[in-house]
Amino acid sequence: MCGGCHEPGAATSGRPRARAAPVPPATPGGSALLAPVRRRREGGPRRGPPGRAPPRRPRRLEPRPVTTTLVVLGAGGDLASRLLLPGLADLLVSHHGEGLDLRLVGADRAEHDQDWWTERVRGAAEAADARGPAVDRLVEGTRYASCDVSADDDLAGLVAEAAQDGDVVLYFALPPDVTAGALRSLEPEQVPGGTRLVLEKPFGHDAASAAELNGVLTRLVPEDHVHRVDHFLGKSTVLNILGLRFANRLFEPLWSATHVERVDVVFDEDLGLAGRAGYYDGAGALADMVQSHLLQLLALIAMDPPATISERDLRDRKAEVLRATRLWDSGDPASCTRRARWTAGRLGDEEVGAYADEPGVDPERGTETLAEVVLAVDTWRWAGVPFRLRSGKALGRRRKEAVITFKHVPHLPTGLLGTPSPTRLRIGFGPDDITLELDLNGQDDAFGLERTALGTELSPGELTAYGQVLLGVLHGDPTLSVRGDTAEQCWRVLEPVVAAWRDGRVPLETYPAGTGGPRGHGLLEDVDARECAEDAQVAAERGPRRAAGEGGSEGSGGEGRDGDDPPVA
Ligand SMILES: NC(=O)C1=CN([C@@H]2O[C@H](COP(=O)(O)OP(=O)(O)OC[C@H]3O[C@@H](n4cnc5c(N)ncnc54)[C@H](OP(=O)(O)O)[C@@H]3O)[C@@H](O)[C@H]2O)C=CC1
Ligand SMILES: O=C1O[C@H](COP(=O)(O)O)[C@@H](O)[C@H](O)[C@H]1O
Repeated sequence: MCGGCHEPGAATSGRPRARAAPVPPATPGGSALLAPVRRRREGGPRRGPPGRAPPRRPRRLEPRPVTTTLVVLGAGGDLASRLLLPGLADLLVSHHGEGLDLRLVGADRAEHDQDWWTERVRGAAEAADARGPAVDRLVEGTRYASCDVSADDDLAGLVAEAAQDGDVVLYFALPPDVTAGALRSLEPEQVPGGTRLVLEKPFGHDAASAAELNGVLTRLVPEDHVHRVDHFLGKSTVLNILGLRFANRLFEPLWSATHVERVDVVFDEDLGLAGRAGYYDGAGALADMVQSHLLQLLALIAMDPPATISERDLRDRKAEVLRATRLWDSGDPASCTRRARWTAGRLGDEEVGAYADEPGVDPERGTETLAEVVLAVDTWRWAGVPFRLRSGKALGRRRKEAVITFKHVPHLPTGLLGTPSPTRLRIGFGPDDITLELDLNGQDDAFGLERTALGTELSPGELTAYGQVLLGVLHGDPTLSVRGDTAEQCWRVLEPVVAAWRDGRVPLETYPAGTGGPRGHGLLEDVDARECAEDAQVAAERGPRRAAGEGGSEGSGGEGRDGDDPPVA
């Protein structure tokens, strides 16, 4: 579906086309069977099909029968206050928090006093709207420790103290180089058995440094006690990929190169830097989003069915597919990658300066704010299918989705009128929705093809992404963490890109903030851009009055691209 077409209601079949997102209301007079479905979970278990076993309780990890002390290192930082502590409060008030025997220690190098910390924890719980006895206990019992993890034995002393109460979870919410240094300084005998180490992204800065860091970690604790966090793996819609693919007979038989033409994973943000220049300017869109989150999404979309959703089976399947992933076609980054950064423009109602002029940015560094790569997955299942991953900031349209585009039918029966469009399955990551776009027989002309979207909007999961991450960590389950070998593979896939971009072999393009991205054709024509072009052509052929008169506001796309924007990518 086209979110930015300028001719409302234009359709390839010459009649109005239902929009995929937001999901259109059921068409009056339309087939009840095919009327778009809208499902919103209001909490509580889902109902199963009639005549089947009663719904199973949600997957529940049993609390570990020991006191756990969660030590947040970098407790004064942005991640801790904005995401981690609210996620923790959220977890504690959910049914997953029942039975958790938890102590919380906040540690940072600053000499904060206890009240400062207590208020910070309380404020985070309020921000998450989490209230109740479990949160009260957390706030009352938490304590602050001043600790410079780079100073001799500060960290070891803190660990020893925390270990007196039971098991220890060390959450490194620190700048990555500080984390790596602190881990190197620890000796195995300073890390009590049962300790879990939680690390944030980026994990290393290339395959070799990730491997070295893996060596440091496994010298201290077993691999299954290491949690490399990718919070996308805690997002409920991302996890829904598993249910969608493996709990339904419908898609899996079609989930291969035989039927799939391409896969697009797009995470376009309409936000700018949000005060994170210090981190972002050293990372850029490729490391910030593609190397981590988007490759994890690719793995979930492309992996073979695991026998169980357990840390071994699920992570084996993901690792396998990432090992088979490489740059598309000849593997030349000049032909299968693209980078760009935003220039001055408008984001919503606000004038936005160029990225290069943001405080804390070094323009000479040439950091990209938009990255796009096309990858191949060299397996029997996926041979010849391009996987396009793209993410950018300060774009005019928020678009966060994976799109599976199926091949055209081998033969369209003569007599069915109109230009068929490929079937598409869209998995939205905010808004969270799933939409299947189909060509059906039209209502006005029984033999004319008409585009229809069957969709369901999903309510947010019970836990925030960080609540889900912490659930795994505190219950000692690394299923949703990135395994060490996979962390190395994710760098390996993109190393030729990093080198080519560093050497200037791929030009740094520009795009005005608030537009659809750099001008000109991208690596693969954008699936939406193609529809825009088709729609524009049909609309032009039919003349503006007729096009505008049909279909009401369908296709006008509230969130669509600006009239002046180039097609995305
Ligand atoms: N913020 C976010 O939205 C996200 C962050 N992450 C990751 O989380 C990690 C933390 O990021 P973020 O919270 O943004 O970073 P911040 O810079 O906001 O916080 C880091 C904290 O660590 C403290 N610190 C630095 N050095 C030491 C030391 N030697 N001993 C003890 N404390 C120290 C800092 O203190 P001081 O202020 O004095 O330097 C600061 O309070 C990074 O790996 C980042 O990539 C991942 C996803 C999202
Ligand atoms: O990790 C990151 O993710 C966010 C996007 O994730 P969301 O959960 O906020 O949708 C991204 O904005 C940020 O740059 C990146 O570091």
